[in-house]
Amino acid sequence: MIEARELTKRYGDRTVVDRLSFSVRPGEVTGFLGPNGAGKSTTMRMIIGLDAPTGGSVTVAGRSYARHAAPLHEVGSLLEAKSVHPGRTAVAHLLALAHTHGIPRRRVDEVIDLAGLGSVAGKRVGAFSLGMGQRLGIAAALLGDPAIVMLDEPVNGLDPEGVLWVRNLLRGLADEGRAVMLSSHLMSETALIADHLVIIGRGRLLADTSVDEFTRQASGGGVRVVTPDAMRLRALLAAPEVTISSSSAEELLVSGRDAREIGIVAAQHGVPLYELTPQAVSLEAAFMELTRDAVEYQSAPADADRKAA
Ligand SMILES: Nc1ncnc2c1ncn2[C@@H]1O[C@H](COP(=O)(O)OP(=O)(O)OP(=O)(O)O)[C@@H](O)[C@H]1O
Repeated sequence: MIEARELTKRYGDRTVVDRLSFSVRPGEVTGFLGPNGAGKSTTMRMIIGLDAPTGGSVTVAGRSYARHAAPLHEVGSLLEAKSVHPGRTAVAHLLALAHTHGIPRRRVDEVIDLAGLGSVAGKRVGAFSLGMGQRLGIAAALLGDPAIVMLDEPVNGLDPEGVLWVRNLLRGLADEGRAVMLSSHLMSETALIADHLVIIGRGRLLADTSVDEFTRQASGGGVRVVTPDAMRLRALLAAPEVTISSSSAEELLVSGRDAREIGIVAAQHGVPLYELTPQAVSLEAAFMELTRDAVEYQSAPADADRKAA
């Protein structure tokens, strides 16, 4: 379990993490989301003691990271700018890490297998592709068989097979009862991996919710109905909680009734339907809507679109 309470980080007069409170629970994958510059890496650095909070606190399994006798067994982490000596082979890198933490050679072989690095374990890390580097970073994070796994943008640079591998790996780790946290700025990708979402913008908490709930809210875009009997269907569907708009004689946009309910009413009254389409807002669109005031560098056309909308 990771618990942040009112966690705050200021650089000079800039507050980059602002009274952030959230939990990363065992048995779940928590997606830590925010646009570029939202404060995700800074938060993760504070979790593992690489940065000191200006205010508030964050604990890992009940105490601050620095107070664990064997922190590598407690939290395995992959932070973006992890430096690995380019002249070292992957296996030498992992062995050196294992050695300094009293981890047996057997475990090095296990994580090499787990990360699919068997065929390149003897290669120098300097010659690794970005994806291979990510796999090595993940292997290193798992070396201590940690109860908590924290990965900063783990799918960055991975090809589709690599993305699927990360997804399955993290799911498996959570199913074993570990607390898994991954950061990303990609909503739709995260929704496929995570159970729980912590979304931040400009250092502040914007949402702390389940993926299911976020998806449910994002899909509340109404139902488009096309029928030659639009006037009659509109009257049949009328209720205080239902709103209906129309942009042409045969088309209705209905909110407050789902497609199934509309279909049943139409069938009961013999109203023919040409089209019945739930208007799902994409998860990415819902995420952009939530974070749009927190985006650090907004491109001019996107801004113009927003004003026009
Ligand atoms: N050492 C530092 N000194 C001053 N400002 C910093 C420092 N580290 C980070 N920042 C600023 O803090 C803000 C948050 O940065 P951070 O890297 O935590 O964001 P992020 O959400 O991880 O972004 P990204 O998705 O781009 O990696 C940024 O505006 C960044 O410029």
